[in-house]
Amino acid sequence: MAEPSTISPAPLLKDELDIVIPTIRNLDFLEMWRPFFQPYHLIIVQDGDPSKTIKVPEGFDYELYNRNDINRILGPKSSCISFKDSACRCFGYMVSKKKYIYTIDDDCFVAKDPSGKDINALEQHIKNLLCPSTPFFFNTLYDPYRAGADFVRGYPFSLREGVPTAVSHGLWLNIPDYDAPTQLVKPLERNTRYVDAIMTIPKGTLFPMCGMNLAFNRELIGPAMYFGLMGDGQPIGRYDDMWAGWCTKVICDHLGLGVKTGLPYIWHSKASNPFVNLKKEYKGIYWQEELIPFFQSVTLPKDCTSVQKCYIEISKQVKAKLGKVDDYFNKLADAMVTWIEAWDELNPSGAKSAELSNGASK
Ligand SMILES: O=c1ccn([C@@H]2O[C@H](COP(=O)(O)OP(=O)(O)O[C@H]3O[C@@H](CO)[C@H](O)[C@H]3O)[C@@H](O)[C@H]2O)c(=O)[nH]1
Ligand SMILES: [Mn+2]
Repeated sequence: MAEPSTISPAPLLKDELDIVIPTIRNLDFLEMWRPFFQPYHLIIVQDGDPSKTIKVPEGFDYELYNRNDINRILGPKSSCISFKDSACRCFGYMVSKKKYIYTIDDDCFVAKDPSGKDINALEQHIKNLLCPSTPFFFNTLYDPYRAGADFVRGYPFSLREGVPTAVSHGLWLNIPDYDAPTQLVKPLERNTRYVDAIMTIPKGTLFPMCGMNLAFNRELIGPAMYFGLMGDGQPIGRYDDMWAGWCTKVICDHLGLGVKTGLPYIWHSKASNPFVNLKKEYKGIYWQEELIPFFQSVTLPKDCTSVQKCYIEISKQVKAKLGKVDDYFNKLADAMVTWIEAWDELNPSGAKSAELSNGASK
């Protein structure tokens, strides 16, 4: 029997977390993540041409879904899963059976902290998710649950228990997640600033959720993580994670769940083409001036006690209030309903507990 000191601790949440990767490339990037990712199960969502073979490095435990698989599994409901856009990743959230999800892009690598140590982004996300959030009162010393920090003077003791954390939003060194106009104006800008902070995004405040380095509690908020209708055949792209983030934050605020942003950092290596991005984004850039006030004005009835019920209610308000902005939002509202139907079909036990929680509210 090995000496106790030589036994390395089991990886956190090893059997309770799936890593979801959307991809159109070979997954050599996993080599760099191997020390951190190898113990976990991967769900690879292969976008684009399903006849292309995606190479996965040896030694990883994974399941891979291409467009043919999505169509086979969802049938007509596959219409809600985007094609030729990283938004396809949300299919991985739906087919997972685990409590937690971590999603990462295949051009994101292990970053180093200021001391030069490799950052285990997955471990930090897990710690973020396992620690409460503080959406109701801002702690000026940032995350009070971190070692070496605490609630500051004047912080109400009645609020120090915090609330369950649903989302952990990580950041990026090197290529920042800028929109196309900013990329065009600042083509050489690189993010070199490592900020050692984790913050809860206050209740009532929306934020631009980036899907590149993101983790969430699938049981708490999974059905809200629909990445919308983007890419092929759609008038918009690169607003997949934004849409999911706005819906998620409104629902988290309503259900009393927390959303954190900050550590961990990954190293984002590839700047996608700003001109291609501009073509994908441009409608979103002016639509969002209407979308943000819409999400700020969304109110959810008291009897919306499950994520599914909240999400269906939001889809109704999308149709009623955004359908006149562009017919795209009528289609998106319908796709939001299809997403929930597909989610509940693939996750019957989750649907049951959602129903019971509805029952509890009656
Ligand atoms: O058609 C596609 C294109 C790409 N992918 C996979 O999605 C991710 C992201 O792709 P990429 O790194 O090339 O693009 P970015 O612009 O850096 O993506 C970020 O911007 C936002 C786009 O919505 C989002 O926050 C980030 O994803 C890679 O894994 C590609 O392989 C795809 O599946 N389909
Ligand atoms: Mn990228």
